[in-house]
Amino acid sequence: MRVVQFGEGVFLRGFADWMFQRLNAEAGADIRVTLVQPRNSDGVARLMAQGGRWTVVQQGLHDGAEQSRRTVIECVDSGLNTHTNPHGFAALARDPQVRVVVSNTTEAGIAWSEEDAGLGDRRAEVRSFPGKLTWFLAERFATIPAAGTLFVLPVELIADNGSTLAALVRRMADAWGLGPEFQAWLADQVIFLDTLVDRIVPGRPSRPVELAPGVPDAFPVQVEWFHSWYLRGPRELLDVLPLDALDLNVRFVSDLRPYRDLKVRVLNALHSAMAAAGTAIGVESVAEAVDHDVLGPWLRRLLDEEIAPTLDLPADEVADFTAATWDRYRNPFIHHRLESILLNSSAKIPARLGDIALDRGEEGSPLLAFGVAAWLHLTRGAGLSDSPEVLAAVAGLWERVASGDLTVEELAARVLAGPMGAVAWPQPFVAEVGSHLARIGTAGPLTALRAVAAVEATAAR
Ligand SMILES: NC(=O)c1ccc[n+]([C@@H]2O[C@H](COP(=O)([O-])OP(=O)(O)OC[C@H]3O[C@@H](n4cnc5c(N)ncnc54)[C@H](O)[C@@H]3O)[C@@H](O)[C@H]2O)c1
Ligand SMILES: O=P(O)(O)OC[C@@H](O)[C@@H](O)[C@H](O)[C@H](O)CO
Repeated sequence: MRVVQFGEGVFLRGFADWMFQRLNAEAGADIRVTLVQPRNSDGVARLMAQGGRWTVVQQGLHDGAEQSRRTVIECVDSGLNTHTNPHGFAALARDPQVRVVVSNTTEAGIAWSEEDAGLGDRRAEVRSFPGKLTWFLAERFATIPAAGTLFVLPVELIADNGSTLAALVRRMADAWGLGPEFQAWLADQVIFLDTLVDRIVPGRPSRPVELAPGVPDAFPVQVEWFHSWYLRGPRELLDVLPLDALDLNVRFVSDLRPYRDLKVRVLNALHSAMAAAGTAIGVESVAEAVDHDVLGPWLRRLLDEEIAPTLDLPADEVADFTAATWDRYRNPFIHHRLESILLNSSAKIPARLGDIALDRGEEGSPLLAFGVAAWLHLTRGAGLSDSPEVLAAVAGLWERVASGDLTVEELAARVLAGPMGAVAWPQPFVAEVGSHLARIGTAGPLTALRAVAAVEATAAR
């Protein structure tokens, strides 16, 4: 069985490929993978120059003990770039061995492309991931329509990832005039599952890794011990991809929403909040942040008082996840830099914190609001990696604050209504962000955080 994998990033290499490799080695599966470069770069080519092999270094705390395992990934036997090898891609679509597609193209990849929609049958020119997948499926339909059900498993961290991708493919097919026969085949023979993944994959390990004695590995991936993959869709997937053959943490559920809320509101929201507040007070990593004597209590109170009450799952399930999250944050093997989590916060903050603020509504969420205020404070200086348009708009507002034309509270309100207005932030929340931002400006971020976390100055650093 062959998997077509759109994406060669660290996450898929330390998650899906790690599972496929273990299924082959430990459960007798025969899973081969072809890597497809989602954008026109040389990532796949460089991996294939190393034989399509790399090491996954898995380290963390599990069952109260330190665990460590190395897995050399050997299930990838081919790779291609649709931009430089369109014929190879079309040939891949004609391979009846292909029964599964996986993808991770970041939150930006599952998006409509008007340019691709206008290409008609000039398929080889497509640029977007949904465009490439539609081209792949059109070729499969035209040549091997009876090759068996194809399962599509996107892992991008957006709600309803599979359903959204399916809708984009249907729309692209319409734009290309592929006709009702294709749409009927698509509905019958291609199953898009919604999925939710969880594993912290910070990138390459801090120490050099060898593929074999004397053979350096240029592409090793460090992963934590924990992993989970929740799937919404038919269990028939297991007939072609036996994810149940090992002790993998893979679960079929009828509704992903409560699990997505749990993961995004606890792990990702706290990550984004601590990345902003921690950076503002000079803390470098996740592990340092949770053990910091001001940041740590603030994060704990934020979780217990403002996030946990918004979750729609049994209390013990929430408690188990949050306890595990704290252990994962403290993973002594991983130096997860706040700076990398801070990347693109203007989009991540609404996506990760927005629903919490909305659910809190009139009740307000002053602890959460501090995370947003800390990020706004950071925009005052240079050095953030984020959308240039957003940074330019916020910089313009800071200039008006400097000239006395705007208060910091007004700046907060304008940013939350404009560049970060993907969420209709409740008014009490906007006011809380504004007053934190003002206090950060006058007292400094550490003193302001100490006040909001209710940590006595004498007890703090
Ligand atoms: N690393 C983690 O801990 C982790 C865990 C769970 C989920 N994720 C999700 O994975 C994503 C990041 O992936 P990664 O950690 O492998 O990083 P990465 O930078 O190593 O890989 C990113 C991949 O996305 C592709 N890509 C980027 N923009 C694209 C676009 N506009 N269209 C198509 N493809 C595009 C790149 O070519 C590359 O293959 C994030 O969006 C995150 O939400 C990451
Ligand atoms: O990958 P990013 O940069 O979008 O976000 C950083 C982390 O919050 C994220 O990668 C988590 O580690 C991951 O979502 C855990 O499953």
